[in-house]
Formats: sequence, C-alpha cells, structure tokens
Amino acid sequence: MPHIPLIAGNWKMHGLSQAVSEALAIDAAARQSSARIALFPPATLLHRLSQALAEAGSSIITGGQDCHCEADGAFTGDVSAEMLKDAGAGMVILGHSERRHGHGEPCALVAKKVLGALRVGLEPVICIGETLEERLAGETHAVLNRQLRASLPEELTGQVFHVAYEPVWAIGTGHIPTDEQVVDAMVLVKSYLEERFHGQVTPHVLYGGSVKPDNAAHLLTLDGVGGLLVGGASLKAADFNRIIAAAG
Ligand SMILES: O=C(CO)COP(=O)(O)O
Repeated sequence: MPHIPLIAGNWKMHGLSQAVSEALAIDAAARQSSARIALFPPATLLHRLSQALAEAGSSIITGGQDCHCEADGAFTGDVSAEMLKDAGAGMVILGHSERRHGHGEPCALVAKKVLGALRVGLEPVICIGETLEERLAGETHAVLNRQLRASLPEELTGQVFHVAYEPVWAIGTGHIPTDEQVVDAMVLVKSYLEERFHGQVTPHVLYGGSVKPDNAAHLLTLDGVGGLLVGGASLKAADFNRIIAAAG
C-alpha cells in the first residue's frame, strides 16, 4: 500500500440538514484513526458540512459526487469543479457507475471532468467497474482497461488522484467479489498505470461495493487495496465509524 488508507463515504442522494450532526459524529471516530477520511455529501449539503467540519477543526476531507467539465456557463442543473471547491470540497468522485449508467456518461466525458477537477486542485476519485453481464461474458479485463484508458487523461501525470474499483453488480446488492476477483482488479489497475505512466502516478486504488462494518477489515488486508469507497454504510456514523476503526 503506497499510502495510509483512504476511507471515503459516498452519501449519494441521501441527507438533509440533520446529516451535518452525523458528519460531526463521524469526525469523532476520524480523530482516532490514522486513515484519511473523506465524505461526499449531496451538493446541497457540501458547503454546510464542509463549514461545520472546518469549524470543529476536523481533518475530514469533503467532496462532490460529480462535476461539470466547464468552469461556468449555461448548464442548467450542473455544478462545476470551481463551485465544489468554493463550497469547501477537496475531492470529487467522477465516473461513478450511477453517472455512467444512470446518466449515460461516456469515458471521454469523465476524462474532461477529471481535467476540470485538476484545474482547481480537487483530487479526483475516478470510478471504474464492470457490469455482471460483462463479467459473465469474460470481459472484465477488457472493460476495466478500456475505462482506464479513456477516463484517465494524460494530465494526471504527477497529480494526486484515486481510482475506485466498484463492480457494478456489487453496488448496493450485498454481493461482494471474491478475494481473488478484488486482487485481480487491483493488479490490473496497478499494471495499467505502471505501463502508461511509468511510475509517475501513485494513486490510492480503492475498492467499493457493499462494504460493511463486518467486511471492511478483511477487504483492507487484500493486496493492493488502498482504501474503501462506501455507499449505504457511510450514512450512519454508527456503521461508518466501525469501518473507520477497521482501517486502524
Ligand atoms: O457505490 C458505492 C460507493 O460509491 C457503493 O455503494 P454501497 O456501499 O451502498 O454498495
């Protein structure tokens, strides 16, 4: 593992104002942990949550769940990397499967968004992952290589960023890949990056998909897993704090 682990909570479209107190309860566990902790609330909560955590002296990093590739303009409903940064973000999730599949986002667009994030110094968390059909058809390696090739712009050289391997069939389903499947994906990502960037990048490679308090410690022992991207189990401090504790 190149760095201390990154434990990230993606709240997706969950959370009203009260969720700020949940973040402060997560901060209590984060203070006991040597891991880097990040929370990705919905855009409506980003500023409030970033501010509350900063006022509490927290080291939790906040982030957006997506961004537009342009800085500003006539893009109704979109939020730019500049706006996320202005709201207190230090990171942004890009290419999540719920964007790729739910909003038809192609890899080329993800790559443009990554440039947007780099423009303002946000650390991108770039998600990749195969569907169940693709895995059953034996296409996992081809899909992951294609997503890496087309979603990662050359400009990532020398930059801080993260790659999250989230098999689509493991997201929100309770189905966890086998240890071998996770390690296989980690090896693929590392060798892809090595071949293309020749040691000029050292991202955390995260695993995401049905991470729970009971499987987090084990997942973190798997070769190459540099952290976890957690959905449902990051919404309640009671659960997420156990995952943070598992990271040590
Ligand atoms: O999509 C995810 C995180 O980005 C994973 O979600 P779950 O942890 O709810 O499976």
